[in-house]
Amino acid sequence: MVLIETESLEKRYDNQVTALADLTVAIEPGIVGLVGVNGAGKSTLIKLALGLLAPTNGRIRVLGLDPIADAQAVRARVGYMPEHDCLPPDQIAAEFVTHLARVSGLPAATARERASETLRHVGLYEERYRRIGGYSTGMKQRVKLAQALVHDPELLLLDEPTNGLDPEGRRAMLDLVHRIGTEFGISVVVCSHLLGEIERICTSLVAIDAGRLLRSATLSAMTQHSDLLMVETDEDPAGLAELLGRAGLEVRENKRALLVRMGEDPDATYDLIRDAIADLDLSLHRLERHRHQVADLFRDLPTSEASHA
Ligand SMILES: Nc1ncnc2c1ncn2[C@@H]1O[C@H](COP(=O)(O)OP(=O)(O)OP(=O)(O)O)[C@@H](O)[C@H]1O
Repeated sequence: MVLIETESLEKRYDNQVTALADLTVAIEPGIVGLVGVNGAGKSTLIKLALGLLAPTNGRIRVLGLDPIADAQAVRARVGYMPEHDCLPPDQIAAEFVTHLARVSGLPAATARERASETLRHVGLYEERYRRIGGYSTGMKQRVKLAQALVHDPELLLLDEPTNGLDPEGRRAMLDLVHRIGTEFGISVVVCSHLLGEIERICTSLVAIDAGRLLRSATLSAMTQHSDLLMVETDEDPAGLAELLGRAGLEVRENKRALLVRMGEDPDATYDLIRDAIADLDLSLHRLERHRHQVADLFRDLPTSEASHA
């Protein structure tokens, strides 16, 4: 079953900003990173998936359902962790999560049980009777995650779950998301503007830019594209690009640097680059494995692959 399927989806806000334009994508089960710079349209897509917003054009289905016509069924099967802080500071965490479990339709005793269990899963069991207002940012993020999980959804939609956290907190939150996706068998769509951060926990990535699909692919397909060496010399790299190309390497100019695809034998690729630099008497500034960055993903990907899942 496809998690989220859109067809020529468009969302234009009243202020005429087009947040999503002609977006067609099929998001398959797994841990899916929804990546794009701030303002790319990620939150808008999530809100359309939840039926909190209506499309201005096109169509969206979540678990095969229409989020507006089948709102109740969607909310029963989907959990949502919003981006911004929206927790009542005066409430006790256990009571708050129990309340939301009740709202999802669970009977009182089951709701209490599920709330405790879920707060344990997110690492807040010992602290569950404290007021949310006294929690750290990391603990508040975990309460948001717990309320999204409490009704045992099939799909979790997490909007920037690492927001406001320090590096250690970010790592811990992503480990938790990974555990939920793998051990609990719940599919997760996790929004982030930091590809480098979420790629390690995702099975696939969907990249959007200015409301359009840039690429949708499994992570294994994406990593092929990161199998690049970044070569930077102090001089214009055109001569070096030509020489490496003649030696049979796949070379692309990227501003003042070259991106060279690693051949089957990485050592041989390094040797060819080193020899070419020596032959041309260039001084090497940088030679390293090219790292994923959202900006590179946006720039480098061929448009013909944009709709491949
Ligand atoms: N309620 C709204 N009214 C008008 N414009 C909006 C509204 N919500 C979002 N936008 C605009 O729509 C575009 C997409 O915003 P959206 O929040 O979906 O992006 P995003 O990728 O989630 O980014 P961020 O992580 O910064 O929230 C932006 O230009 C934003 O300013």
